[in-house]
Amino acid sequence: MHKHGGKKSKQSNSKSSGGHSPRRTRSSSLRRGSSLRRPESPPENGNTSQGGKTSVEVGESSEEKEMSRLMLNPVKNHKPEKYEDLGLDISSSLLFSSLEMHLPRTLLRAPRDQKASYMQEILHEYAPPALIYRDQLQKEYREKIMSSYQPLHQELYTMDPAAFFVPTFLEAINDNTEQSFRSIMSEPVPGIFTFEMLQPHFCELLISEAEHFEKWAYKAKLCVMRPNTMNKYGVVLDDFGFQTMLNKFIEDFISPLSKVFYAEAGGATLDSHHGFIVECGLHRDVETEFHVDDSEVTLNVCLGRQFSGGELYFRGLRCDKHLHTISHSEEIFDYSHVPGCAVLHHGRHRHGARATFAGHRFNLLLWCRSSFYREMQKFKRDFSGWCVECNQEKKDKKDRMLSAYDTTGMEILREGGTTA
Ligand SMILES: O=C(O)CCC(=O)C(=O)O
Ligand SMILES: [Fe+2]
Repeated sequence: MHKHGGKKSKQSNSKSSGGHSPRRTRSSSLRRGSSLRRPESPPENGNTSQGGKTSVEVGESSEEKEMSRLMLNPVKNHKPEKYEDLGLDISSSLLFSSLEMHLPRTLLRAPRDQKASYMQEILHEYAPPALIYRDQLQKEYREKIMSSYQPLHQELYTMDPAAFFVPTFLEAINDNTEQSFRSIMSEPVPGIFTFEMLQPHFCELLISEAEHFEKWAYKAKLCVMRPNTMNKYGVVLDDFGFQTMLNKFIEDFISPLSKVFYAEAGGATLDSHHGFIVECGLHRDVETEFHVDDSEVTLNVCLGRQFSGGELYFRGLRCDKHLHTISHSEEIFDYSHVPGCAVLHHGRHRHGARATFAGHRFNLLLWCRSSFYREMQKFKRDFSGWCVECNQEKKDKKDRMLSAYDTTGMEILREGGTTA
């Protein structure tokens, strides 16, 4: 029923469904799988901290023994920086300016970005109660599952490379060179890689484990938390015991690839994930709307079974600012899922999945994240390293400067001067 993957074809407008708070473009709605900092999907390990430590102990002695703490009394004669240009809303930039006067003395004269990043970390400690409540709910939900769920295939919960992965993939990972990776991968458009990855038996066991969990939850009268706001079906693997195995999966089998292919986009520092299975078809989720993932790097592997449709469509890599810009013809790429085969892409590569109109399709999704990268990019506005439109803007700016320089040079020459 399924066709071969990796085929590049033209396609008319991407289809999109409505739904919760979609962000619209001229021709389609584009939804982010989740928001920038706090995803609609839960963070892994209850790991909500995106930076390192934060010490927020106001009430310091005048001697300031602990130089890393905020000071109770502001330094009145300190003139705070302005932060409006960092893409913050007005109240946040004012808050930053006020908070700056309480910074430890050692930081007061640090570069502005360093101060901003320090303060941002502190403010995260004061997450809105709704988010704290959500984390608490998630914790209780997982505890409830772990206290009584009996896995069907215990062997899936411990990494077993030979049983999980096909030999070609394992060899490439063991060799651990760009050349060995490329020898098993196709890159039909820049930044999207397709390759054979999972053993058929592993795929079948994982599907049946997910179905077993659903049945158990139904019997236990437990309302299953879905992977994200785009899915009404599917399960979060991290919720029922897969966290440790998936950590290893990412550390040993995705990070080596992402270090090479997505280094400029956080691929070298992946440290958390959201792992889930989507289930598409009749009486399930039919299609996945046009969106970007809440991930730095996404692995999407088809597990089976029999189905028609469900093709992925990609429409170019964009930063937030350029999320709704049109696609260029060379960015248009359609891919037909093949069981056992993986698609690896940048989380910000705009995509969706067409209707699975017959049979059932199960896919394993790993949204891989880097807290370090997120922290670093917060104050950045130029993503020309990977955003096509930022890159174009940068080139245009350079061209304008060069032509202005040429014009000025010509004028100076005409007036009998010299250009340096
Ligand atoms: O159904 C698919 O294969 C796409 C799913 C997807 O893009 C996602 O869950 O982020
Ligand atoms: Fe996605």
